[in-house]
Amino acid sequence: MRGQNKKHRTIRKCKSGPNFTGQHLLHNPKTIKQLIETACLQSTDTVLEIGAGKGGLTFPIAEKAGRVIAVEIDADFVGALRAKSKGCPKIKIIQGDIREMRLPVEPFCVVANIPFSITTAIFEKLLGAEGKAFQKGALILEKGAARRFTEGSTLDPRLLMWRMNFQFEMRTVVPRTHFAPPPRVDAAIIQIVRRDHPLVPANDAKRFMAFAAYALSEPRQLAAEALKGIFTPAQLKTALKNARVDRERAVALLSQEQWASLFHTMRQHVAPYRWPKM
Ligand SMILES: C[S@@+](CC[C@H](N)C(=O)[O-])C[C@H]1O[C@@H](n2cnc3c(N)ncnc32)[C@H](O)[C@@H]1O
Repeated sequence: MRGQNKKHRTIRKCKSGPNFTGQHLLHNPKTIKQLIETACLQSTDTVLEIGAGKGGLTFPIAEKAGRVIAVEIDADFVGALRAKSKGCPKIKIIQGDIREMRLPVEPFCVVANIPFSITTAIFEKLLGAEGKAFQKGALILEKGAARRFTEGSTLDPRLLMWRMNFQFEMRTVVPRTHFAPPPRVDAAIIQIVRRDHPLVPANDAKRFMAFAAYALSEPRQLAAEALKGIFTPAQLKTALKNARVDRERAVALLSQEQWASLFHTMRQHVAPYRWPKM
């Protein structure tokens, strides 16, 4: 039984000299391979690796990508990495705190085993004006965070996971081995791909949030009830049809795609004075 559990812990990390937080280095070659495959890298891609550590991921990434910009805060790790990557022109190592650095301006991907404690700071950076050139990525996140970002388990549209989902498709990649018996994993890989068309354009995000917050004020309400203060009966019929929402479905259960569709119908058909106030 013990052996079985061990077999399912493919993403457990091993701890090393803790100069900074989150220094859990990956040592499982299968997980490294899976993380890199998840990113679907091309030989022309520029990859930003956040928290390169001792280079466990840096070199395998360089085998697939055109260029790797490896950022690491820890001077000891940076020294070791610089020595190891001598004669490897694809790899550029930068010492510093990713939160204080400018992101690349040319299209780039992120492949990283990030320190969990700065997940929010990293996503805020990728979502902001500086992250405009960010295209796709594969990251290892804390399991609960990965679930929140990919399953939409929150009722608060102001939260980061909603804003991330407007711009990016996000899904958890569950290793094949993680099925019955139930896995005991500590982390999960997520794949992030920029949507060709954002669910909600960035300049409409505040208006969308006002709309969703209004409709979600009583999460157990049926969709038709929750939305009747905004739409006329005819508009409501169109909105529900476009979004493929059953009028008797609880609003708490709608997907972000459905929310986005309802919002677009409001934008198109409802007079602005009826829109929920921002
Ligand atoms: C989870 S470890 C991953 C290391 C390596 N990529 C691996 O998978 O073996 C995270 C790394 O991020 C570095 N780190 C922590 N905070 C950072 C920050 N603010 N900016 C850049 N790197 C950071 C740590 O020193 C550590 O090496």
